[in-house]
Amino acid sequence: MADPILQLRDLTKAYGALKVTDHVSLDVLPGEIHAIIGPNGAGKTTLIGQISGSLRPDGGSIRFAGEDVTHLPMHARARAGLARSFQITEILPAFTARENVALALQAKQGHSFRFLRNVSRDRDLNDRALACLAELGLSHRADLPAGILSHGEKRALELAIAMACEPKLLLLDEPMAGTGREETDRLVEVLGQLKGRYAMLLVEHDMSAVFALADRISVLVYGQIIETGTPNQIRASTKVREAYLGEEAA
Ligand SMILES: Nc1ncnc2c1ncn2[C@@H]1O[C@H](COP(=O)(O)OP(=O)(O)OP(=O)(O)O)[C@@H](O)[C@H]1O
Repeated sequence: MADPILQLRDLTKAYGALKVTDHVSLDVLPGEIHAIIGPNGAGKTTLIGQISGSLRPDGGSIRFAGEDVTHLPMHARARAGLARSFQITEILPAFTARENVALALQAKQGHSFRFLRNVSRDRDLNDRALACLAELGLSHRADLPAGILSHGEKRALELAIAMACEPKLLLLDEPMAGTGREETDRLVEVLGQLKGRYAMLLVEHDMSAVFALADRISVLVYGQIIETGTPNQIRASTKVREAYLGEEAA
């Protein structure tokens, strides 16, 4: 089996007496979509924060692409190929979808925003930005200001921006939140098409999306992973049913 791209070992974090991350160990394999599910307050957001580097764990380790990143700041992790997606606030609404992606590509090349005006003239950059947008099914929106895109399209644009940085792992923090059924289905389709090309760690409440996309699912309850397995294994797990999914969902 290939070495994991992400390896969490005995990760712990507490807020006062509350253990929010309780000895969490988890592997994400190259190309795998690994979903984390769990009830509200289980500690999913806190876990993603520790992986991306916005929160500091109390103990344990995080290895990413063969390197111990436990104590690395967020930007160093991003540079190593860890991309956290779906912070829509990072989209520049007055710029077109294409310019938003081109800026991300430019930033990846190490240029700053001082070169902003050159973006629209740089054919290579534009071509690559268009290719990213095409992968996300956004070609027809490329020249529209990002601010007028629908919620689901903004989420897809965020993904295009994250992909422009050529990540080794995409951290997807509730990508379906706030999207309607049709847009959710579209995002599932788009993410499904990217399956195998990128490793993804997906935190998501929409169970139909999770079960459609994930290769493996880890179930987090009160800060602990109670089970990791394929969608079928998770569906069949008595432990998971008792703790979380409930009889009707199972
Ligand atoms: N900064 C903080 N200080 C104190 N308690 C916190 C803090 N952040 C989170 N918590 C608590 O930690 C627990 C886990 O929160 P977290 O947001 O990680 O859960 P979650 O699984 O992402 O929940 P949801 O599904 O509702 O987004 C909750 O009980 C929450 O109240």
